[in-house]
Amino acid sequence: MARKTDDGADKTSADLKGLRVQIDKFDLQILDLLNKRSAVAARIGKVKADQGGEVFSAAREEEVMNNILAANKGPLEEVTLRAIFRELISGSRAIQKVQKIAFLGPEYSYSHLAALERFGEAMTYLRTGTIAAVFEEVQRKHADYGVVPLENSTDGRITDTLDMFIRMPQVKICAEVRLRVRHHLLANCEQTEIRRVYSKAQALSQCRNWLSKNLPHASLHEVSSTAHAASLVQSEPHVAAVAGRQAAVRYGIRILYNNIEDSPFNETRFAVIGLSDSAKTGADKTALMFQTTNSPGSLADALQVFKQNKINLTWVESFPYREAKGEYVFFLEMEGHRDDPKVKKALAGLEAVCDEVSPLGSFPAAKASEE
Ligand SMILES: O=C(O)C(=O)C[C@]1(C(=O)O)C=C[C@@H](O)C=C1
Repeated sequence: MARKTDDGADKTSADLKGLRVQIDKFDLQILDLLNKRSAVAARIGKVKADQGGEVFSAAREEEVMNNILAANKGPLEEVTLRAIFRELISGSRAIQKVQKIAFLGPEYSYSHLAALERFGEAMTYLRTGTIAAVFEEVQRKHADYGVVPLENSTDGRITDTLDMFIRMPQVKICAEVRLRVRHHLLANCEQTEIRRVYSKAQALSQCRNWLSKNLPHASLHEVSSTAHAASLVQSEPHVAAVAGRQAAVRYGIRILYNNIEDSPFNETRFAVIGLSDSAKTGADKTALMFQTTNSPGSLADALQVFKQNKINLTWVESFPYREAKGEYVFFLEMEGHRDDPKVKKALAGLEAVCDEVSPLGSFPAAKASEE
């Protein structure tokens, strides 16, 4: 606060100057440390290159982040430290080897936001038109990793992703991203003038109660992405889009209403896919697909294995197996890493009672993050 003296203004600006001198000094020290850290990361990169190790280690990144958060005494908040270290680690990876990350476009789609949230700005991003193309880019090694939506807390599973895991079982999950998804109503006209609302099917579905209550006379139209919906607001009159904040900024559209999603916990979980999974961190999940014999009690026998081994299941989906009519593939996710003795035991038990078990990988369990 300014001191009330005759020369108060001078005093305050002298204080400010002094404080800024301190900041400048700290900034140079931080810069020096950042580059020293990056030089060590470069050396790690050489070791990995010699040993054929992967640049991206989800498990180690989790450990780095947890060390920082545990040591933090403030005043910086966790969300700020996460953002700083995300970009720092992103820079380390880029120094080791340029990494290409595939996602379902267009830019600023939720998949893109999830990819940025996990990998930071220093990566090369590869936009694709479909979820299948993300899998293909990863399988053909055109991309190092891909980011695909797995499930939404309101709408449930993302069919295209599950279908691709069945078609390309060699693709593994090596990390997950939980993105808190907030939808906004974007329009450059008034609410009463809106005749059409555009968005992606899932976004319209996640806001269906709000839309029917607040825009009962507007027709709803599905388009390929929320970003595309936002672009249509620019070119057509009497139109609104349901999209995220980034799309509003990108296309210069007004946000008429914030947070119009029906559920206050609307979250989409994304899988980071690659050709191998992740090392153990101690707070992991393991995903797999399996098929049972078409006989009474076979699914119960499979699930019994987890009960016997006291393993908590975090996700179960049954999915029609397109190759054979009437047959199902089950997707299952549990707490624990495939190297944990009780998970190992459960997997062996599952193989004994199932037709086919395909591991999808173990990966660190993610914390929820904001859009
Ligand atoms: O420890 C490593 O393996 C590193 O390459 C360093 C580092 C980091 O910057 O902390 C960078 C990339 C990896 O994904 C994990 C951690």
